[in-house]
Amino acid sequence: MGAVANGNGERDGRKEEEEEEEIGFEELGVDPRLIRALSKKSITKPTPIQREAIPLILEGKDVVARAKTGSGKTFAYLLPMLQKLFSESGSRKTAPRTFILVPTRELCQQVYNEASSLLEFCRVQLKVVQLTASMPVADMRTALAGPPDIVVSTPACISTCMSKGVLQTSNIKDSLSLLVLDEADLLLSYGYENDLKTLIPHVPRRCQCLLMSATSSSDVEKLKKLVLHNPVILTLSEAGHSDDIIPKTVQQFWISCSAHDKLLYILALLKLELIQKKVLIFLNSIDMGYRLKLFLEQFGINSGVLNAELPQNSRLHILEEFNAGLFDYLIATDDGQTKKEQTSKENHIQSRYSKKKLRQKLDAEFGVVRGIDFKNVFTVVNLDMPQSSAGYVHRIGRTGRAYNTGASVSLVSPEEEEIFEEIKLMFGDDEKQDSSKSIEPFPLLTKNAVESLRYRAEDVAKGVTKVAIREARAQDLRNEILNSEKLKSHFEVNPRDLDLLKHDKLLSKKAPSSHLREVPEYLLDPTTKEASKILKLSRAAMKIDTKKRRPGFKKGFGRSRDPLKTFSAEEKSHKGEKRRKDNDEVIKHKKKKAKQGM
Ligand SMILES: Nc1ncnc2c1ncn2[C@@H]1O[C@H](COP(=O)(O)OP(=O)(O)OP(=O)(O)O)[C@@H](O)[C@H]1O
Repeated sequence: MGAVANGNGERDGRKEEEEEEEIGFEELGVDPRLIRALSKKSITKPTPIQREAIPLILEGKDVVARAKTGSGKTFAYLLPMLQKLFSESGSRKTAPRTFILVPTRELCQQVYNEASSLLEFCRVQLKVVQLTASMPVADMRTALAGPPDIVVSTPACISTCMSKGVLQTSNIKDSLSLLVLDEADLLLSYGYENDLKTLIPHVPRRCQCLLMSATSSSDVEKLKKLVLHNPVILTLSEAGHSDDIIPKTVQQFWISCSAHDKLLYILALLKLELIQKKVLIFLNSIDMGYRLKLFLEQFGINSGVLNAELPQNSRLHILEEFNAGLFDYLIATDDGQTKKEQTSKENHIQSRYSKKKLRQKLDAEFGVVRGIDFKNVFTVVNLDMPQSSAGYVHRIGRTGRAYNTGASVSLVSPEEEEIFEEIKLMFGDDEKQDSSKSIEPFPLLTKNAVESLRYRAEDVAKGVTKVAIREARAQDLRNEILNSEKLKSHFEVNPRDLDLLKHDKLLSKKAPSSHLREVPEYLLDPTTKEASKILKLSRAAMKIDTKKRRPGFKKGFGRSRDPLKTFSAEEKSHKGEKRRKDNDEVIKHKKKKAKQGM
């Protein structure tokens, strides 16, 4: 293999994608122990960014790697990093040999888990620790005693360790051999510039530096200049090629509706089963998140809530439960918005609270969207549109990870049209473009179907008052603070026990009424009913396909056979034909499977 450098000295991975499909981890020079560990995780073939980055990192090059969300950047640096540490093991050091710096605690935990599980499978004695801002200095000292081989941390914790004398700068100079800045496009916007500037002067010149990011930005450029020496730049997605930023396996849809009708529309989507589970629903404010939860509960739909206000242990546990499939709907208020909310709160109530208190209340190191590896999320819903096109990319990137298929549905009110236009422009969304790259109108929901639910939805929505939301938010926080303590001690002993506390419990004071759980037949619009039926049928077939799918590989139901793409709610006259076609698909698929001896 060999990467091709373009005129700017940058390598364009796209050409190689096709040529190098067949290259395995062995050909990249990955240690057999790591290959075995990967196969235990059902990972058998490197992704394009892994194919490009691993040999360069093993060679000792500084690398800037830009690749789309969910493309496997974590293993792209973890594998060669661990391999290098394997070969150096036994050499005595006075400080950690590698730092992995990430912008949020959630990412700290995620990267720590990935590194620990690889090491466990490899049965190699390397010590990996994570540092978080909430740790008392004594705990930091304990964690760094030894010293560990790998430290996963936010930049703020490292600079705290340095200022408190827990990490000696001279020792860092002696020992540090590899520095990774993961999600580099976010490190500066999370306010870590000064922390990084505290560390950088003590990073020895011989230390290899890696910079990973999903998007390119001036911040990435700034970091590149600050930290790296003559790096190789790998570009597997670029701001100029936004079609590559969202995986091609993710279909994007939108629905136009008023802000007032958003609850009605999400109810229709979920209750009529027009979108596939698991579903991640994004909103822009914590209160709206609780409003949605209370509203859905009345219709028998349970969901979890994730926001910056909840304690860290609870947040991590909510993510673990959702990833493990303990509940299907997660309502998230994302980090950018939370920060905004925090700022406006700070402005408004500065006289009553100190800034410090507010910062404690909303965790500054919280990041639900960026880089978090949600498992098996099929649909991302923007119930509120994000405030920037980058926010859109990161939200949608939570589905379609590692080449799985996925979909997104954005509910766009007239007030959000401006940002929606900006997002569409990013995709070059005009008639001339290939429609596979654009955001299309959601085809499965008719006006009639929505209207049939209006009375019930508006009646229930009226009952979700501001007081009810405030109480639910406070109650959830109280519950989770208690949970957080229990979780902390419990997980020290049983790290894998997920069932202790459920995070999708009801918050409504009013018990959900049984008559709202089911949508009666007479309310159902025939066209939507038909769409819902066809979807179920086709998904049953898709599932047969998914089970057999090799990890990191997609085949089978392409766009032409996907019901979301092929069904049009307006095409009533073709109903019978469509049903026949979809039945044919199921039968054809079953025959194929039977042939394969399944
Ligand atoms: N070679 C591979 N084959 C199949 N799955 C993989 C492979 N490498 C990584 N994965 C899986 O892909 C998912 C996404 O990987 P990862 O979180 O590293 O993506 P990312 O590029 O860092 O995304 P983001 O920019 O959103 O942080 C993970 O669940 C990971 O286990």
